[in-house]
Amino acid sequence: MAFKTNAAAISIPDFKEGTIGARVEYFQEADKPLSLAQAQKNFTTSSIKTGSNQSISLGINVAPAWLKFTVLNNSSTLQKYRLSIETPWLDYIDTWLTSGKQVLKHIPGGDGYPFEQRPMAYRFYAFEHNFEPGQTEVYIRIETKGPMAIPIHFSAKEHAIKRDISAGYQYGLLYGIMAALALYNLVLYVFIKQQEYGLYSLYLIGFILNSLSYTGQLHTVITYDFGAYFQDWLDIFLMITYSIAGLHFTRTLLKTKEYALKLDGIVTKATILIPSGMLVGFVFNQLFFSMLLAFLLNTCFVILFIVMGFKAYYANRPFALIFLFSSVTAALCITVSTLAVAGIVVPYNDYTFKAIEVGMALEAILLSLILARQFRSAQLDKVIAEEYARTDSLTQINNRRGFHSQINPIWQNITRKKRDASIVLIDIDYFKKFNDNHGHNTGDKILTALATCITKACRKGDISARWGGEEFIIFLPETPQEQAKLQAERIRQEIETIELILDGNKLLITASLGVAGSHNGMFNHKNLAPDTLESMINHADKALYQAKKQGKNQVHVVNSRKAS
Ligand SMILES: Nc1nc2c(ncn2[C@@H]2O[C@H](COP(=O)(O)OP(=O)(O)OP(=O)(O)O)[C@@H](O)[C@H]2O)c(=O)[nH]1
Repeated sequence: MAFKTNAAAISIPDFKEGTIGARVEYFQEADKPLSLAQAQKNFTTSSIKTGSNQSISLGINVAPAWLKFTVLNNSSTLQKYRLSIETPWLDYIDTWLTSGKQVLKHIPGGDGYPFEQRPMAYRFYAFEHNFEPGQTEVYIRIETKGPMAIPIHFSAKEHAIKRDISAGYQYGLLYGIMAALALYNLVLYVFIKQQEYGLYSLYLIGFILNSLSYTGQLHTVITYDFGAYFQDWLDIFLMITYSIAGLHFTRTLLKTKEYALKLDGIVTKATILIPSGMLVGFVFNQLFFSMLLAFLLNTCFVILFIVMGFKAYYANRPFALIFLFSSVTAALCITVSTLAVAGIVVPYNDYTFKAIEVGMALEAILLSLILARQFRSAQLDKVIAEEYARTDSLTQINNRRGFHSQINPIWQNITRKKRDASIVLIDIDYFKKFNDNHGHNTGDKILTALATCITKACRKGDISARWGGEEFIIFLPETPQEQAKLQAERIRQEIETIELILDGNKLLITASLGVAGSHNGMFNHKNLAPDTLESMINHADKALYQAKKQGKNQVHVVNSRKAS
């Protein structure tokens, strides 16, 4: 039989490997299935197309396609080549290798066949063949309910093996990064219970599963004998799992509800209604209907991601810009792959097929950067809040809480090593009068000035705080009572020198001070113990009372060595 040939034959062994769409002629069955002989006849008519791209992509739920190409073995020996059709969801694929009128081999396969009946234990439809010297015509019939994307790869066996190894490394790297990020965020979620980490982890896991399914890997290892169409259904449900998790992750991360209530509602509804529709399709075994909904959700996913990014940007949400950048990049990549698979506008090739994975990996890294920064700023907020809780808002020195939290570790050390320590309590004299005569504001200024004076007068290592009202406290580590008394006297003198001018007159500010402290590591005849601090403060308070009673503006010490 003489064949009308438009596409150039593949000359082996010169041709080593490549996607051979441009060498393939094809047509689609009009109504009823054709036999090989009928198809061969059809190829001699004029209504034949030649693939112009690397791959042939005919759309979703279309009529079966017949393909034909010629292999010309120019050598005098057998040449072993592998043919693989690298879309794992094609349902029924039949290949006939013919030489003249003779059919050399018929190789049926596709995911409509149980795994063990397929020509090669491989994630795609593939077979290897020893091509005889001379010309071999290859006829392929493909029937599928899913997207009819047909990237035919033809390669010398050793090249095919190299390509498998390289794909293994590429996927290993991609899934390694994604799985590490997913696990890390899952751990964060378990420990800090913040929803976005959990959703982000789900999003990544969903993406990995989707990619494993979409590239045929999941079906090769786990679901190989689940029967015809199982793969198609699994693909579309996994396809929407990551979209749903991704949309809810974004809602939570960008807090969309706070400034875009309507959009938030649309996202929630889309993630409920579309999957519900798909489930209905599943119950009634309407694969095409559910598949359309899956494509719709993925298109919504891309659009909603970008819209949410813009809304967040205009609402001045932190990280909105970086989110927008990552989502636009990922959206473009997802669109490229989706359109290529659906056979619309974008040519299908290795790059457009893998664009989704590159885009998602980039997005995953950028989103985890956002989460890491968010985590850090939450930590900073916590540190700031703790600092606030320990600081007196008027004087900006420690409050009681800050005082205790600073002293506790030091006090343990002092009691363990039997060192000395003292307490000085300071109370402003006639403070009520300042308030009454000059106003509360002046009172506040005096308190602030006193805090500054005390801070300056303290030595390195001393811990001061506002004890309450107009009372201040200083803890002096490594300081016996006699020395603390001298230090208190110095502070009293410093307080007298505070310069506060009111209506041209200097206010005379004085304070009374009470001191209590240990001597040779003993206080009140006892070794210093964890509860001694409390009793030392009480003694200092008593001393302060004495100082007030005996005329104010003086330092008083309760002699703890005599007191019982
Ligand atoms: N301006 C201002 N006044 C405060 C603050 N906290 C407490 N006070 C005032 O401090 C005054 C303390 O009065 P008193 O306890 O009678 O003490 P005093 O007038 O200094 O008398 P002596 O201690 O005996 O000299 C009260 O009038 C409180 O209202 C504050 O944060 N700012």
